[in-house]
Amino acid sequence: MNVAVLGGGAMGHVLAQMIEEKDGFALAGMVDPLKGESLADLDDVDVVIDFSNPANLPMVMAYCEENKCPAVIATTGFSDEETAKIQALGREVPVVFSANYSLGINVMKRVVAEITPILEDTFDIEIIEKHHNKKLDAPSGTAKMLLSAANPDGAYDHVYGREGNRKRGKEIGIHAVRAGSIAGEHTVLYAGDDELLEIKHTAGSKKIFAAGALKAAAFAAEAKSGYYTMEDVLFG
Ligand SMILES: NC(=O)C1=CN([C@@H]2O[C@H](COP(=O)(O)OP(=O)(O)OC[C@H]3O[C@@H](n4cnc5c(N)ncnc54)[C@H](OP(=O)(O)O)[C@@H]3O)[C@@H](O)[C@H]2O)C=CC1
Ligand SMILES: O=C(O)C1=N[C@H](C(=O)O)C[C@H](O)C1
Repeated sequence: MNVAVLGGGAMGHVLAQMIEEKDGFALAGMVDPLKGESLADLDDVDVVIDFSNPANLPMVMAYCEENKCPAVIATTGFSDEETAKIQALGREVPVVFSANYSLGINVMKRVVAEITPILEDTFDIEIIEKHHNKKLDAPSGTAKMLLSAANPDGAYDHVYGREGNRKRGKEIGIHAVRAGSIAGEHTVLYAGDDELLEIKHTAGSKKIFAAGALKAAAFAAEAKSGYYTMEDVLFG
C-alpha cells in the first residue's frame, strides 16, 4: 500500500521510517507544506496520513476528494467547524479521525465512559495531560477526547487550568503540562473523600501513534466511504 505522509515534523519522520520498514507498505512521499510541498505533487497514493497542522486541512480535503483517496487524520487542534468538514469528507471517501491512535488510550476511553457514571455524584473529576515542550496545541486532542468520554451528554462544564477554587456542581478541570521530551501522558483523576482513583496512560515513544495510524490506513484502504474513529478500527 502506497502511503503519503502529510507533515515533515517529528511524527512525519517516525511514520515515514516505520513505513519503509514495514512489509506491505511503501512511502509514496512525505509532504511538508511549509516548504512549499503539496500532496498534488504525488502520484499513485492509496491513502493519506496527516500528522501536521490544521492549516493543511484544505489540502487534504481537496486531494482526497479529487482522487477519491482514503484519509487517516491524526493532526489535533481543529476547530468545531473544521471537525465538521472532516466528518463531511467521510461522505466522499473513507476517513479515519482520532486524536490518539494508540491502543491504550482507546481502551482508556471505554474505561472512563464506564466508570464515570458510577463515581460522578461523589467524586471530583480532573484530567491532566503532559507533553513535550514542542507541542503547539493545548489542551491535547486526547484530553478533549477523554472529556467527551466522561461527559458524553455535555452535562459538565469544563475548565482549562484553574484559577480560584472548584465551583459547586458538575465541573471537570483540564490541565496541560509542557516539558522536556514527554511523548504523551494522560490521567483521569477521580477524587473522593479520603480516596483517589487514577486512570493513566503513558506513551513510551511516538512509535505507538505511527503504528496505530498504519492500522487505520489498512482499515481505510478497504473501507467504504464513511467517517470512522480508531475505535471502529480496533473494535469494529
Ligand atoms: N492522533 C495521534 O495519535 C497523534 C497526533 N499528533 C498530532 O500530530 C500533529 C503533528 O505532530 P508532530 O509531528 O509532533 O508536530 P511537529 O511540530 O513536529 O510537526 C508538525 C508539521 O506540521 C507543519 N506545520 C506546522 N505549522 C504549520 C502551519 N501553520 N501550516 C502548515 N504546516 C505547518 C510543520 O512544518 P515544519 O516542519 O516546516 O515546521 C511540520 O511538518 C500535531 O497536531 C499532534 O498533536 C501527534 C502524535 C500522535
Ligand atoms: O503532539 C503530540 O505529541 C501528541 N498529540 C496528540 C494529542 O494532542 O492528544 C496525541 C498524543 O498525546 C501525542
